[in-house]
Amino acid sequence: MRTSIATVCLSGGLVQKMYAAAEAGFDAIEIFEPDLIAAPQSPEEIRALASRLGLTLDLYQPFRDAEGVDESAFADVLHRAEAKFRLMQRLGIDLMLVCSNVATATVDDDEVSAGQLRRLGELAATYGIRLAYEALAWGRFVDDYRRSWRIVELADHPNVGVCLDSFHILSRGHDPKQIEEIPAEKIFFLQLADAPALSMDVLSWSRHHRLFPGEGSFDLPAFLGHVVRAGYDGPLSLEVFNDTFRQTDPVRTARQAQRSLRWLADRTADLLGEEADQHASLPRLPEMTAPEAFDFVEIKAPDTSGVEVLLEQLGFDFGGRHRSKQVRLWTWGAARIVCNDVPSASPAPRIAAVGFDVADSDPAAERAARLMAPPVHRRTYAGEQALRAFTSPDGTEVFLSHAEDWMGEFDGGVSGADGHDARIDHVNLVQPWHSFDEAVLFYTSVLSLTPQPTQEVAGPSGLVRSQVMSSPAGGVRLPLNLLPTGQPDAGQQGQAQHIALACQDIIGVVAAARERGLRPLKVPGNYYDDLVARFGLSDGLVATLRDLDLLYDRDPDGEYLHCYTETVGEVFFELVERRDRYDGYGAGNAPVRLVTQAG
Ligand SMILES: O=C(O)c1ccc(O)c(O)c1
Ligand SMILES: [Mg+2]
Repeated sequence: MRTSIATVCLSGGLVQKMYAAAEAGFDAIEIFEPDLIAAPQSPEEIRALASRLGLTLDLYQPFRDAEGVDESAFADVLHRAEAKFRLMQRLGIDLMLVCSNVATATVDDDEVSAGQLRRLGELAATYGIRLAYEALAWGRFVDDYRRSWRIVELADHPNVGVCLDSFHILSRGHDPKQIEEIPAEKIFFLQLADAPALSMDVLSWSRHHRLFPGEGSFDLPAFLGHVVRAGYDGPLSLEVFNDTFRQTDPVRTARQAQRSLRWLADRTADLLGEEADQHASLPRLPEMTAPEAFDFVEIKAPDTSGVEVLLEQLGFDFGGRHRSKQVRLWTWGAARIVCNDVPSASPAPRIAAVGFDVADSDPAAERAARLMAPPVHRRTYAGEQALRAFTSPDGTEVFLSHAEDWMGEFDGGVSGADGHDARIDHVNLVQPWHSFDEAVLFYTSVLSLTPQPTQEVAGPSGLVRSQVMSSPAGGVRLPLNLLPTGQPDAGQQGQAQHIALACQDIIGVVAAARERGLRPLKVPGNYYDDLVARFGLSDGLVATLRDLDLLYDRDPDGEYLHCYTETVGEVFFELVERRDRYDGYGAGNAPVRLVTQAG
């Protein structure tokens, strides 16, 4: 598999982009013309740098508004193209992307467009250059890859082929299956991009919201499967126009991009099964079954005692002190929370690490390494388990671990089964605006979690975007929340991170916790009046909910009862009881929580 990335995906100047692409292990780049024009280096210098970095320059793009024009306009096109062919010779690039005409086309006739592409191809051939014709989703007349292929077929010139771009095909809902009918030697280039499901004009969607494969909602493994079946074995090139990636660290974006291709190749090979071997070399990743349980959550601060008070009120038992570190374990059934007192940590207690229960961490760690997840190195002493851990995009450490392997390092606590049925239901991680999409890809690829549809809930100072990453049976649920931009302090905005603990009898649990001094987040009376109106609950149940500050939700799958603790530093807890097959998170109640927490 040859990997390539368009320079338009990355921030910075052309040289900086090239270094980033090389650093992330790309074989090639597409040069986006405005990047070259703005660069102070000469084409020869860019060519030499690429060669030094081990990058090939696979495509020059875009050449616009070439075909479907009248003859006098076409004379200008040839003139304009010739200047670019000379430039491409200086760069040593032999493939030019020609976009379908969006601005100047006046002739809606495949024969005319084909004739013009043929003549452009004849001119290109004299420079040793080939043309890859791409149907833009918003082309004036040509906006469908099937039509661009028909025109290329009619042009019938060895230097004229098609460029397929997943965005233009999937955004329009065009069936990618017919790609298999295009002869492989006529697919000159392949551009890949994912995108979120949005309903907006395709041009804005394409220019601002494209994502790397695995971050959006397009089925890219299926798409690539069709291209591979057609026999294409050229580079897989990412072309992602995205406002966030255009203003964040290009090295980090390039690594994320490389990760997306490695994940996509693996998923596509999996989909194609034995067929994959006959076609292209799609490298597989070490297999990873999504973890079905949280192993532990670690809370870190110079002083975590405020959190420990809450844990005790909730019903946790002290599970012992770590032999060699200022770490204390608390357990409640299968829920394990470790409080780590680190003098140099930032003052507010926060979730520093999440352990995912992986019985065999070796292949999982190997997979994470292949996906370029940054490893975490923690000091361990003789006899202690060296746990495998990686840093997720928001900085939370992700451990691939298994309680039985490390619990023996804690002494002096309650040991053995405590008879409780509690477990960690979900861990909610607030994401900074610039790494939300990266986090979706990280958890999709590294942990094989599945992204659920994005939701938006209203908070007191803006919409909070929420996307849950979950394991197939729902044992691991990781809601990622995106703060409204421009918020100064996550804790104050009711947007601290939280750990939700599931139990079987929340009414009994909360009543007992209150006896121990727990004060759940106070729910306003209006909420309970509305509950009566929405669900027609019995007076008795509403009175109990009101009395215990419990929130309620119901859908056709079941019921959800939950409540929140107050926030300590940047963390709070939720207690939940899922009844029947309720699979949500009480999204309808989120605005009440957010407003109440904002105080
Ligand atoms: O938005 C554009 O103009 C544009 C240019 C080149 C491409 O390959 C593309 O997919 C879109
Ligand atoms: Mg494109």
